[in-house]
Amino acid sequence: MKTVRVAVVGAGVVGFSTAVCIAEALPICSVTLLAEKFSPDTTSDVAAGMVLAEVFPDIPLERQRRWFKDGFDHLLDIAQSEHAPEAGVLLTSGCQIFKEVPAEMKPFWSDIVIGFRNMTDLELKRFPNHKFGQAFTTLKCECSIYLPWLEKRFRKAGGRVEQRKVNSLQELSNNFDIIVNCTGLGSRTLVGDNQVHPIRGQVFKMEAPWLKHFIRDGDGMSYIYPGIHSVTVGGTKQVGDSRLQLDQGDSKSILERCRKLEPSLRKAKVLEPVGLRPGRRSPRVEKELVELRGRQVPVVHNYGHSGWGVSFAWGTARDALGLVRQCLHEMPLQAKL
Ligand SMILES: Cc1cc2nc3c(=O)[nH]c(=O)nc-3n(C[C@H](O)[C@H](O)[C@H](O)COP(=O)(O)OP(=O)(O)OC[C@H]3O[C@@H](n4cnc5c(N)ncnc54)[C@H](O)[C@@H]3O)c2cc1C
Ligand SMILES: O=C([O-])CC(=O)C(=O)O
Repeated sequence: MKTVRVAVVGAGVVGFSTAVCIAEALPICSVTLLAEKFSPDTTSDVAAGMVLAEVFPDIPLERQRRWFKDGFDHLLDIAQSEHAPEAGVLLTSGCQIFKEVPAEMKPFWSDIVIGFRNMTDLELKRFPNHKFGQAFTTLKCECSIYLPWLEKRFRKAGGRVEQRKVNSLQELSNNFDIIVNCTGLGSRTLVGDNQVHPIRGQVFKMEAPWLKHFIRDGDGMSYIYPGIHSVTVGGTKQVGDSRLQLDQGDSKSILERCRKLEPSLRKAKVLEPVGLRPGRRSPRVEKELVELRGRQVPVVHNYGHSGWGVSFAWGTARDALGLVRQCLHEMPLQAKL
């Protein structure tokens, strides 16, 4: 019998991953996912969706490795299954190139992705402005396909979905025993976290079906990521900028930078979406007790993934599941009956 009512707030890649993990692992819980916006209108839908990462300064490296490995293994299983096309997950090979040899020549995820190696001088010849490069195979998870697939998986596990803006956690205190906050940038207002800020990202989705290999400049500013129906070409990382409209100057600069790396990028542009990454020094994945209408309500937070929410969503969702389990153990017995 389902007895504990869990609300997951947020329908991006972090919210749906977390909701699926809880609904599938904890049959004692009835899980409702509430969100103001759903696919295709979330930041996650704009993401290039590459499984890569940079280091978050405040999280022990071992924990980040676990998040990355959980996400990689989860998406690799999907990519290698019959579900790959309807889930929007694919294996992708290519390179990351650097103008200067980086201090960290082997990133922490180098032994989790497949076939990581340094590029040869012959391979680098193609990029005369770059001195060093890494070649490897990773995954691309296209959220505009993946999110509807996750939603189906969530409903199959008994989950319910409700479209609604939550203006205050108080609104949920009567109907839910545990609240899981996966609101990304929305956490700035919903839980008053001033550390959360927008990092604007503008990309192109281009028709260039002859491109099969990804190229990323290690400075993170220019990338070409072939996907299922289009190639994601980016980008910008504008801290504190919350404009959702296109910026023609950015479009020009992205094309100039990326055509230097891949001169064949001259085909029709398909779309130019803009998204606001939920910037934070490090993600917040922890629980707290919040007093709501005179009651102590457990709240599990899972937000602030900045530019790496697709890579880390499944890993942090599993940690959030662990925190919900702890909340269940700590709940008074009558709440579970
Ligand atoms: C251009 C670009 C490229 C990117 N490329 C990559 C990449 O290659 N790899 C990678 O790993 N990451 C990438 N990212 C980052 C990634 O998109 C984010 O880290 C990720 O989408 C964050 O997911 P989220 O679920 O936390 O947030 P979101 O997708 O923003 O979802 C937040 C959800 O919370 C809901 N919400 C917020 N407030 C409320 C409220 N008060 N009430 C109800 N609902 C609320 C919203 O409606 C939404 O449903 C990229 C981002 C951009 C912009
Ligand atoms: O930096 C990248 O390669 C892609 C990404 O995560 C982003 O734009 O946020």
